[in-house]
Amino acid sequence: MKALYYDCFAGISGDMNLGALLDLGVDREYLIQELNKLLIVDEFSLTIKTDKKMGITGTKVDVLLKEHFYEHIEGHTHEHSHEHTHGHNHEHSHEHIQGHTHEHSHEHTHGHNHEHSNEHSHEHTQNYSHEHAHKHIYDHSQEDTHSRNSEQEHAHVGNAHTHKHSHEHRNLRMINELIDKSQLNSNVKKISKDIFLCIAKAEAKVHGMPVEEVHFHEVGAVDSIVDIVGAAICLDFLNVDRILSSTVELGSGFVRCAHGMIPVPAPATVEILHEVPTHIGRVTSEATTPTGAAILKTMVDAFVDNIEFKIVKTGYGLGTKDFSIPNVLRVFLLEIDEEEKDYINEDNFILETNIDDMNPEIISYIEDKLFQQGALDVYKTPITMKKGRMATKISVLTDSSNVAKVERILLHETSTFGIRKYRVQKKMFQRSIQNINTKYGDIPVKLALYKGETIKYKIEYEAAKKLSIEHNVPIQEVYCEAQKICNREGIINLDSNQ
Ligand SMILES: O=C([S-])c1cc(C(=O)S)c[n+]([C@@H]2O[C@H](COP(=O)(O)O)[C@@H](O)[C@H]2O)c1
Ligand code: NI
Repeated sequence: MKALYYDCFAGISGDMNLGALLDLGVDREYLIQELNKLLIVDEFSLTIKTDKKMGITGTKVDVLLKEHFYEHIEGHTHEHSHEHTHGHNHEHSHEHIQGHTHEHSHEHTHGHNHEHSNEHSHEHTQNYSHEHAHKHIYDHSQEDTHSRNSEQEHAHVGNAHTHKHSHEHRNLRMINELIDKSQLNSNVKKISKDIFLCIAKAEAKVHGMPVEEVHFHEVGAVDSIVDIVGAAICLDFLNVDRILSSTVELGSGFVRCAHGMIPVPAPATVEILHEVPTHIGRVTSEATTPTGAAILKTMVDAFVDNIEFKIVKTGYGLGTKDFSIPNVLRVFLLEIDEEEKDYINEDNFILETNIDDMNPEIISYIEDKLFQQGALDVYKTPITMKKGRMATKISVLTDSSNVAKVERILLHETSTFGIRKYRVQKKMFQRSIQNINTKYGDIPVKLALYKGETIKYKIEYEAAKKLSIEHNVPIQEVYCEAQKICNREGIINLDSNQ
């Protein structure tokens, strides 16, 4: 079985993802050819180059915004068509009407033409810093990982005018339309729309508005469409059976946006990554962006840090910023034992504490409470602790969503001063439930499925107990009855879908 493993030790952004997947072997021409099926082909181009980050060779992807069409709110419009030839850098900061600033690092030149539908004065210089007031439908912070290489060089005299880009920042409906109208295959369309929806839901939650009214940052911009649809094209091309990921580094600090400086991880990133194993603070910068987070949340089947695998190939996607660690996303192409796909693998936690000084009556109270709060299992082991003290080790199995609740119960409701916590992987048979009808009533039977066959089953105890009490018969009698029916119906050979 083929799988991908995202090693997100330095986080993930949309362009790092594209870089890593291209580095892993997605054909560059194929990606460009497929992206060109979007009807925004004249709005962007890609640069894909092999480069290094702290000595690690990988692929760096940059989305070039090809054309900016400006439309001035005062009523005059001008059109910039950027044809150019040689490179220099400048930084400019835009002041948006919503009040945020961003900085672009542009590599571009001269030789561009501006067509103005109204008289408008420009002074064109090299390395000129200017400020524009832009009306953007979404906000965006430019401290992300794209180098926005505008293919123009211009400076406006009296640049306090307001204008907007014609590649208007699209909302979810417009993005879905764009994707649907393209000739991209249905799998690419579905993945792309799922990732966009994931971001839109997070934005809606953060900003307290309906999904349809979401004001995207970056996401509506062409480079985000390229990042997300590009991710879908690459993943469809690689056609793996499973996608896995490590714990995701989020970074720390603050990032500039419409509202000023917002904390890292950005609110949308946090919202998207609820219940995903994450880590904060390896770098003091934004390591994971909302786009990177949404790609993982939508595509990853399991987040596992402890896993055995055979690496077939490695891809490195380079980020833009420099950290104290290599700012790269590493993705492994894996070959996983075929058998694995016949099992369910889950990443869970075990929380444990040793109790030697508590009224034992309280233990069963604790156990009930832990189950009520979502613990998957609670078990007690008699142990002998230091100084010959007889004690009880309480072990709680839980999924990541209930870890905090379990921790709180153990810490606050037992006599312990501390707990142990570790991640465990659960490997299980696929299962299904079948109800059988006995003379005492219905009893659910849990079937373990392997390669589509039922290989064992278990008559559910709680249901058997209830019927035995209701009918005032020994529980063994209820089990025997259920067993007879299982034998008669040949339950062991039942089709896996039942
Ligand atoms: O500008 C605003 S309001 C803003 C808010 C948020 C939220 O999380 S809410 C995030 N951002 C930043 O935008 C860039 C773009 O991310 P992409 O995933 O689209 O590349 C990133 O730095 C976010 O933290 C801005
Ligand atoms: Ni937002």
